[in-house]
Amino acid sequence: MAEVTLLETRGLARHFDGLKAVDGVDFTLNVGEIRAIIGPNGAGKSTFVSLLSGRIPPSAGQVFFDGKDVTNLPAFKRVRLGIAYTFQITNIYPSLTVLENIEIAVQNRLKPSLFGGASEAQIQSEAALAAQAVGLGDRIGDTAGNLAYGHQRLLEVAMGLGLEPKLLILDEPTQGLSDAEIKNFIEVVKRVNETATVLIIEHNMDVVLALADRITVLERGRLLAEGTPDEIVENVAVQAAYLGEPA
Ligand SMILES: Nc1ncnc2c1ncn2[C@@H]1O[C@H](COP(=O)(O)OP(=O)(O)OP(=O)(O)O)[C@@H](O)[C@H]1O
Repeated sequence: MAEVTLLETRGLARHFDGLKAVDGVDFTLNVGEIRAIIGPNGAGKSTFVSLLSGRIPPSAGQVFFDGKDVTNLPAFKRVRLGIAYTFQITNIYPSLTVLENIEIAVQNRLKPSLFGGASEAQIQSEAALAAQAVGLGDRIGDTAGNLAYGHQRLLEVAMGLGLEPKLLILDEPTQGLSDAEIKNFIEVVKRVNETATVLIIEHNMDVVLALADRITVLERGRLLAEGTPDEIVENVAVQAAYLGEPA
């Protein structure tokens, strides 16, 4: 099947004073893939995806999504176009239930109005489906703040799914999860990928190798290498970039 571009960056850059956190990145992501972004600490991964989601503006360059130049669009408008981004830090409403948290995301997409928006029942059933997709189907009535950390991370993904994104960006989603939770998370991401393209920043190479169709390696704000997991594992420049990195 021919590959269709979902997201593209051209010369994308973000400088913080003198520091080139992202330094002229040309990047292409295809519809349907799971792409991992890896790189040593401080390589610019989080800054790069913040530029994609619109959380921060670029110093130079452009971002195209679904054929449109979205470089100057604020984050909430990119969400409406289909870019969902879960943060490194869990970003839930702790006093609300699991279902209510997801409903907020669904509502955001369906934009209910006094004049014939989505019904409460429709919002609720879509939220329940998203909860099921991440394995929280039997916890929809639980108060989010009382969930175990791993379940809160899953809730975040469910909130992302509630937006029905074309692209789901996950920034270090397995950080702080147990081995069993990580195993489950891998299955959740595969399920998510049945309907969405996935871009994942991940330090855990077992997760990267289990999920990624292709891997992009950043180093000092630049694109160091890109390829299949096999190609990246064998890439000498990538190995060198990781030398001296704590495991
Ligand atoms: N708001 C900011 N102000 C100043 N410097 C920043 C800011 N955000 C990021 N940086 C710097 O930009 C560089 C890239 O940071 P970034 O967080 O994007 O890297 P990363 O690859 O995600 O790192 P890690 O793997 O440790 O999360 C780092 O040197 C960081 O200190």
